[in-house]
Amino acid sequence: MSNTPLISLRNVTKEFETKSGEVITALSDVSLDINRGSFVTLLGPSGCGKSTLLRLVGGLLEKTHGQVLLDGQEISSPTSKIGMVFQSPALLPWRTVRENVTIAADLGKLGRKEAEKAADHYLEMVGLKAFETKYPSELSGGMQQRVGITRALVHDPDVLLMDEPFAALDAMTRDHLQVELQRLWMAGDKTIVFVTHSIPEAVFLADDLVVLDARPGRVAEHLK
Ligand SMILES: Nc1ncnc2c1ncn2[C@@H]1O[C@H](COP(=O)(O)OP(=O)(O)OP(=O)(O)O)[C@@H](O)[C@H]1O
Repeated sequence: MSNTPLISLRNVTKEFETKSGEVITALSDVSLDINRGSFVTLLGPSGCGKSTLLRLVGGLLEKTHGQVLLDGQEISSPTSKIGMVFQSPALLPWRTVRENVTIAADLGKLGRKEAEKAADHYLEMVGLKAFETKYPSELSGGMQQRVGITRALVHDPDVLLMDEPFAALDAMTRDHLQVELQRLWMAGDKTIVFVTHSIPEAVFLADDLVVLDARPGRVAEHLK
């Protein structure tokens, strides 16, 4: 594993202006290096800027100051090198599991053959191959979240950004998916950045643990 950072935040500040004109500093002067192939968890209290940091890396938000780099290049918009998974997988109810997973091919963002091949590989890996013709309403919450993860993996992104993906699940399903996700990470070469406010979850998953402080959000500790 190379130690060159894949993702770098350099003195990043992100301010939001509320409708009443108040300026909120969500992140203040945050610098962070994330190594290629690492599993990083971002842990911290509500409002400390975890989702903001993830969205900046995903190119979904524009920073106010500083630099957000992927492989040395500024990130300013979403890229297929980065996949995102949110708390709710937001699957399309009228599409089967497989059709949800391969939606990028229908949107012209990925070749059909490539998408189908990746769908075969990842559906097998997450144990959903036997469910590929089912509809989301026929699946449990944990299975739906696995479909969301598979949909993000079909692009074969270098980076997987996960924003509290297991928060809405029951404890047993959550434990099970944590183990599955760790296996998936160990079997591949993905860099994973995982947001949580659960200390046990952060400690179990992390190869690299970043603790953020609130108001304004800043890095309090980075344990490697
Ligand atoms: N679009 C926005 N407009 C105004 N303020 C925002 C916006 N998005 C986030 N904030 C503020 O930025 C701060 C950080 O929010 P963020 O969602 O990143 O925190 P978080 O650590 O992910 O919180 P949680 O754990 O509750 O999801 C909060 O004070 C929040 O109110």
